[in-house]
Amino acid sequence: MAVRAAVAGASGYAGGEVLRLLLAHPEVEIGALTGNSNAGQRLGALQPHLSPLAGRVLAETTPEALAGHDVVFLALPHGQSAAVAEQLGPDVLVIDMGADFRLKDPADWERFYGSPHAGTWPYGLPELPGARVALEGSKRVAVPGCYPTAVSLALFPAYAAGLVGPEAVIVAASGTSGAGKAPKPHLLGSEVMGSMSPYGVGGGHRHTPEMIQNLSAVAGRPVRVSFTPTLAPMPRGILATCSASAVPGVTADSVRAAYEKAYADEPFVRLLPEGQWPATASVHGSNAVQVQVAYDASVDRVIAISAIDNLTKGTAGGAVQSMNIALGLPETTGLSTIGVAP
Ligand SMILES: NC(=O)C1=CN([C@@H]2O[C@H](COP(=O)(O)OP(=O)(O)OC[C@H]3O[C@@H](n4cnc5c(N)ncnc54)[C@H](OP(=O)(O)O)[C@@H]3O)[C@@H](O)[C@H]2O)C=CC1
Ligand SMILES: CC(=O)N[C@@H](CCC(=O)OP(=O)(O)O)C(=O)O
Repeated sequence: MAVRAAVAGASGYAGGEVLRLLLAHPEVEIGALTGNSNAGQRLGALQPHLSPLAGRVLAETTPEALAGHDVVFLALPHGQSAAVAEQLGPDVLVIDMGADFRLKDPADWERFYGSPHAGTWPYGLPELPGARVALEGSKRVAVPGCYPTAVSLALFPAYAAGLVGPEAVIVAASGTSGAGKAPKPHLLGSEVMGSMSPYGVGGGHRHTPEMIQNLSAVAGRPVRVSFTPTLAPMPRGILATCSASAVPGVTADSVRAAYEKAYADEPFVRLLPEGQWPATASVHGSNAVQVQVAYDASVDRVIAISAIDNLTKGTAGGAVQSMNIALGLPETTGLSTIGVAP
């Protein structure tokens, strides 16, 4: 019998991407689609690329509209998911693509999001040690932020193998869809086209505690993170360039071996052949992650670089991958690693 899935926030970028993936998922039947200011609109007017759903009309985001489904995807702004989730029954699989249930420490949540902490759910980054087991059979999933996905997958093998020191320096460029569909002055075409600009500099970005949480858990000790995000003039994609000082005895070969071991059996992560570098264009529209790693002997640092599509592996693809695990389906069902080029 088909898995019946509802999407709350179907008019947004994350909601649209999860619908694109669910349309290609052989086990899923798409149920209710809800919005907020766009409730009452036809999806065809809002997400014209989703032609099979063009005639569907968005309902208000209410417990009644979302009732009667096996899975509910929440693609809502931060702070909106908890109130909706608590009205959905314990037997429904709820997959939150927002931030509400990602962080474990309430103090981190309050500092970076400025509201009371709603709780912590199993974390939808299956590649991290222990994450798959926590997702199996779970009825609640917190999908990671897009930057923490890219950064954690670039760096965790180095921390898992004990190759690097406790301070990671990260500069990551993101496409503009990461900022959502709601109009914002700094996202005007004339501001973004032909220019790259940093933001959230100096420890202020709300994804910093999530990266620290992931890397510290893998390292088994506190990791400090300096994170500088950058807006890039492209619609999709994240390129994360991460480095950390190598511990004594590290060599280029030992670094390579740690990454080969970590990613030998991962269906979505590809450690590139030596000399080839991740590129956002290569993962456009796919759930693939490209990773490369190098040892810079001149400064004794490990450099790890990853590329993802922020909307696919960074949000909706990670959500569907986690849904597959939670429901006991093969993890790759309905998900592609094939990109679109040029
Ligand atoms: N964009 C990305 O790359 C990523 C996004 N995410 C997360 O996904 C979630 C959605 O982001 P994104 O799709 O980019 O954002 P958008 O702004 O594109 O979409 C937001 C969606 O939420 C709805 N909405 C807005 N306000 C409310 C409200 N008060 N109650 C109920 N629904 C509301 C909107 O409805 P309407 O249009 O009808 O008003 C719209 O469908 C966020 O939590 C974001 O952090 C996670 C990882 C990456
Ligand atoms: C370019 C851009 O603005 N990106 C967003 C991150 C989007 C994302 O994936 O994060 P959440 O799921 O936590 O919203 C930002 O920096 O806030």
